Amino acid sequence: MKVDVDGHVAEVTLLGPSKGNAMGPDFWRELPLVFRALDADPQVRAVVLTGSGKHFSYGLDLPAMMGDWAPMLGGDSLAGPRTAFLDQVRSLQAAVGSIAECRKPVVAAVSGWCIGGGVDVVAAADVRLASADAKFSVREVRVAIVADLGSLQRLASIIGEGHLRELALTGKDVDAARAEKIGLVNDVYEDQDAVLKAARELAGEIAANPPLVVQGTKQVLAANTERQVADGLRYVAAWNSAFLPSKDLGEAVQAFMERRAPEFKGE
Ligand SMILES: C/C=C/C(=O)SCCNC(=O)CCNC(=O)[C@H](O)C(C)(C)COP(=O)(O)OP(=O)(O)OC[C@H]1O[C@@H](n2cnc3c(N)ncnc32)[C@H](O)[C@@H]1OP(=O)(O)O
Repeated sequence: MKVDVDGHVAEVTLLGPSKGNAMGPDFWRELPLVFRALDADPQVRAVVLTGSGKHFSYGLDLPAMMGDWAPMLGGDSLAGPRTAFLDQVRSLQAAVGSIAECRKPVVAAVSGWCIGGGVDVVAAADVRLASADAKFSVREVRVAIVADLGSLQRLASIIGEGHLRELALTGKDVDAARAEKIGLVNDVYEDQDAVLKAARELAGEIAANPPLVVQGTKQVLAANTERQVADGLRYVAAWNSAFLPSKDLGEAVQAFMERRAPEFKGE
């Protein structure tokens, strides 16, 4: 992750190392460190969040993270490994939460794919802008995961329950025009350069306002939903600690590796 500060605006760029900025161990370690540091930096008044390369993020780095989690989810893992997995989910939730909890408003500039964990991340931002080639997917259901990093909690107040249910229950891909129509993004720009320029301008506009009042506004707005979000996150962490291990999850990961459509059996 790269951080550049220009005046009072910081720009955070996701930098792989996996293809399509897929979210592996490095991403999860760095994300909370970066956003807690931005929160604490008095120079910074607003943040732009974007991806390097053509895509915002392919979502969870499936091979890397599933490899790490195998001992917690595989075989006859009982209370010990499942408690370790609960801690892991809570830690990833806290990483995404560091964006929502950063008192400096965060403007996400999305181009290309924004999948799964990518949607969790932009849902934790304050404003989302996209380029015309952006594609979003609350993909977790298609990889046999109940989305557990915030989309199910945060998107309801952004796009409304009806659109959230459609996206989360189908895992369908949504293009930029549709994302704008349902309010997932505020505006769509011609290309990646244009969306980044717009995000920088918007962050600059925010940064020109009295910083403590901006931060107060963000915190007061957060109070509208933060208890419900926190309760939902705790619930889904426990849910997935109980139910994530499944033959369908194994099939989803296997199918991804073998580049074929999965066949789910509800086992
Ligand atoms: C809690 C959070 C949960 C989640 O985030 S769940 C969602 C996880 N993400 C996914 O399920 C996305 C899976 N990937 C895809 O659907 C497709 O891929 C894309 C639509 C992103 C891109 O498709 P295309 O343009 O046809 O490219 P390509 O050949 O499929 O992928 C290019 C390279 O990127 C690697 N890659 C794609 N997605 C991931 C990923 N999620 N984690 C790690 N690597 C990924 C591939 O393997 C391949 O690599 P190589 O060029 O070496 O064959």
